[in-house]
Amino acid sequence: MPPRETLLFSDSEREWLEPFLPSTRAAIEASPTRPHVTLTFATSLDSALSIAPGVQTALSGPESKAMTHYLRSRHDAILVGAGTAVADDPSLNCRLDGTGGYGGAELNGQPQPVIVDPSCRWKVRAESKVVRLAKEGRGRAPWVITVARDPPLACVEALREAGGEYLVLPSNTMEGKEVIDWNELLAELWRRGVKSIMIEGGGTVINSLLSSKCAGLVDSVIVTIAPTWLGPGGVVVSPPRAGVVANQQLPVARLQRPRWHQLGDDVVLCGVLK
Ligand SMILES: NC(=O)C1=CN([C@@H]2O[C@H](COP(=O)(O)OP(=O)(O)OC[C@H]3O[C@@H](n4cnc5c(N)ncnc54)[C@H](O)[C@@H]3O)[C@@H](O)[C@H]2O)C=CC1
Ligand SMILES: Nc1nc(O)c(N)c(N[C@@H]2O[C@H](COP(=O)(O)O)[C@@H](O)[C@H]2O)n1
Repeated sequence: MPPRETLLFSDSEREWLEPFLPSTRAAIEASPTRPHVTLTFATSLDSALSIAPGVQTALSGPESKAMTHYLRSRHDAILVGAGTAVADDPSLNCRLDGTGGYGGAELNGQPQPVIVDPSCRWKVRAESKVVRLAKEGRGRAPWVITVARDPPLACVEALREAGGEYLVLPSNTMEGKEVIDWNELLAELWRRGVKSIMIEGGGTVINSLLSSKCAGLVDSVIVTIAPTWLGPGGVVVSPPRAGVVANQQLPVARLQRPRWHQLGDDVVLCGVLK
């Protein structure tokens, strides 16, 4: 068996992140019906999440990767879209030293993985990393949010064996595509006890949540910026503009109270969207 990867993120590095992280009391006061939402991802200098659609691209250096795992330990759940699940076969667990399965007890500090997959594109298998880790006691079993009433039986079974499940939500159609209303999704997670969630991507999910249609849903944004350009054709963060007023294009959004912090070769930008 390969050695177990265990990450360290020092106490002194944790302090500056605190204003952007969920605290149960503040989150409940801010919204009694949905979780605190932290949008977090790693990007290149030309706003790319990956070099091409469907290709996993390592952008974070070791220090900012450890920060991402610290963020995972500070949220009840972690969410990605089906495109990311298919492309990356992600672990969606927390490998920080001291969390459950990594030196800690039970599943302490392990977030609940959530995958948004309306049409069951992600073929869940016993070998899928997130499923395997759940069986090994190194992460929680995923919830897959879908609108399909009959997900493939093999996938249902693979999820069930690990303790995960499909959650079927109502479908809405937008521009010919089946979409799940983010408010409904977050309300369902809240009913299931999720008080905070970090949303990691990918491009479709991030651009949708940053668009004006989702104004007010994201509480804080934590972006790792790697000192590299990936060039054209990648998956980029570039949300649609809010519209045109008096012949002027309206910008999408601007982060409030921004803070910049260097971690290794990367810069981490935090801000709020209220
Ligand atoms: N650098 C980084 O931090 C990250 C990079 N990535 C990269 O991003 C790429 C994947 O991005 P995308 O292809 O854009 O996929 P994605 O992960 O954003 O998933 C898109 C899919 O999610 C579903 N979806 C999203 N929002 C929905 C909604 N409101 N209702 C219903 N369904 C919804 C749809 O099936 C949609 O096709 C991969 O190459 C991955 O490696 C992904 C996460 C983080
Ligand atoms: N923080 C960060 N930096 C990068 O360079 C990345 N490519 C990503 N991707 C996200 O992390 C997931 C993979 O990590 P695990 O296997 O779950 O540890 C991937 O699915 C993206 O969500 N993130």
